[in-house]
Amino acid sequence: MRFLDGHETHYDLTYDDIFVVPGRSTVESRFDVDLATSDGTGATIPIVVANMTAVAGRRMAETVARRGGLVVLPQDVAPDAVAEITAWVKTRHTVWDTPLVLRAGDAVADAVNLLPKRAHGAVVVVDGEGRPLGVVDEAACHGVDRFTRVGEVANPDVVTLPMDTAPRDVFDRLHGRSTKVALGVDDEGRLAGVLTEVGALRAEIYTPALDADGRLRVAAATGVNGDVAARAAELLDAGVDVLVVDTAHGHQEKMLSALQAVRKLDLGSVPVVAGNVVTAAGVRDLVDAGADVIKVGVGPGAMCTTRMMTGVGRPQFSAVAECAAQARALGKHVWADGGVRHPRDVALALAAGASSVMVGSWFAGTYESPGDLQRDEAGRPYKESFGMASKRAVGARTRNDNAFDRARKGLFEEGISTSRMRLDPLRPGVEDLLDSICAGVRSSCTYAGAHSLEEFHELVVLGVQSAAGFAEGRPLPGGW
Ligand SMILES: NC(=O)C1=CN([C@@H]2O[C@H](COP(=O)(O)OP(=O)(O)OC[C@H]3O[C@@H](n4cnc5c(N)ncnc54)[C@H](OP(=O)(O)O)[C@@H]3O)[C@@H](O)[C@H]2O)C=CC1
Ligand SMILES: Nc1nc2c(ncn2[C@@H]2O[C@H](COP(=O)(O)O)[C@@H](O)[C@H]2O)c(=O)[nH]1
Ligand SMILES: [K+]
Repeated sequence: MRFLDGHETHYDLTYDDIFVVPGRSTVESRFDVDLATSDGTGATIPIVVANMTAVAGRRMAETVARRGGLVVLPQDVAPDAVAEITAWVKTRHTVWDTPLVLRAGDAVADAVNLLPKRAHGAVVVVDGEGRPLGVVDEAACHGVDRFTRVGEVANPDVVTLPMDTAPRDVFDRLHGRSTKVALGVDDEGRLAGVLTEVGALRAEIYTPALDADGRLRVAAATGVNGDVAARAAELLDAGVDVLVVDTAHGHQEKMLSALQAVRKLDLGSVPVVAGNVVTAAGVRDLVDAGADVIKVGVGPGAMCTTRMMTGVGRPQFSAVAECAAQARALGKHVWADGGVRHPRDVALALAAGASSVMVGSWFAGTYESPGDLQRDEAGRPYKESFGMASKRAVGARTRNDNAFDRARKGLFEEGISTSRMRLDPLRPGVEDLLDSICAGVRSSCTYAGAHSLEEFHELVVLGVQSAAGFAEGRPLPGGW
């Protein structure tokens, strides 16, 4: 990474301040760009879903890992629940999506409740043996009494295919038909997965993030309070593939001792991620204490009020650039955590030298986040998001403490307790957002002449722009 002559600044910068200068390229196609990370986490795209209760749950974990990213289950999920979710994720098919299933006697109301849980837009009605009888989509529920049985509205004209059908063949079977999903069935004809046309396309473009046994990968977080080594050991027993030790101020003694304790565990090939810090000194200390990957970012998060409360933090581009340079010098890596609102932000974090980029709130506004789908006054769908240092999250985390301690802890609120994350009507699923991020990053790489993320960081030339320069880059769908 280098700046255009004269563009190096004496003050810190964030993503909006930076632009990428196109350079002479030998990369002929955007599909020639390899997006795999090199940080030992096994991700094949540089995206990590942040350990936020409003964002990262089992459906998110399954869906994102299938596309090569990683999801960090939050520290507030109880160890037995982490074990259950991890085991579940690891039984998911690596190509076919998990179906939403009802029996013929179930009500249309049940289908309406289930449909927004997954992006594929279909509930499959099965018989007592699990064999598909028909498919219910949103249109089938329109204008129908909510108590109607789904068996009466299901479309029996289904496409069933063996689970080993090549995704391209699934695509061809669906293309041009009114049926939107193919149903994958096992040897006994029982439903085992669903795949849409776009799902089949994605299966040919992305590579799932898989463990040594070919199962989807998942990460989990612990805080720095209590017996961190014991919690970490439970997470390892649960079979998580990456361990994240996370606290607001990662450059503190409690973090260093937590890391040292975690390092003593039998980690096998599980990398340890720790943060958050924003300085080279923080990176050095966390690496010394045993971290393989350092999480970088104080205050850029959409749910985060730390900068307003404390004045503490650092504009994210500069924080990532300094920390990545230090981590690289030590043979380690950084994840850029927070403040991502557009695909360009991911590209710029990678340009700065991050091996992966964490996204939280943006993904809260998708079908796959854990929250219930709600509608605003105008009927537009949204989900609630909240910060992990908000009153809401801290209240839940400390629910077993005594009332006095809870009240004391509640004073240090540094996050928003409720915010509405709208579902983009054109990109309501997390995979739609992954598509646009990966398309953006692939394209950035080719503009810089890079075949891989390492080459991108090496070759990229950056400039600093004015606020008007940034505004110029925004599309103007409504004219001016
Ligand atoms: N990236 C970011 O900018 C931020 C992220 N977060 C996220 O919120 C979640 C909760 O984190 P956290 O608030 O650390 O809670 P934790 O439950 O992890 O506790 C943090 C511990 O560190 C102590 N501590 C000392 N100084 C600080 C400080 N300045 N801020 C916070 N704790 C401090 C606390 O003690 P005591 O309470 O007695 O002071 C407490 O024991 C995490 O997921 C974290 O990533 C939160 C804030 C900023
Ligand atoms: N200061 C706070 N930071 C928070 C809080 N909850 C989460 N976070 C941080 O934000 C990122 C995600 O950023 P986003 O812009 O993608 O939403 C997350 O990983 C944390 O580091 C909070 O309550 N306060
Ligand atoms: K913020």
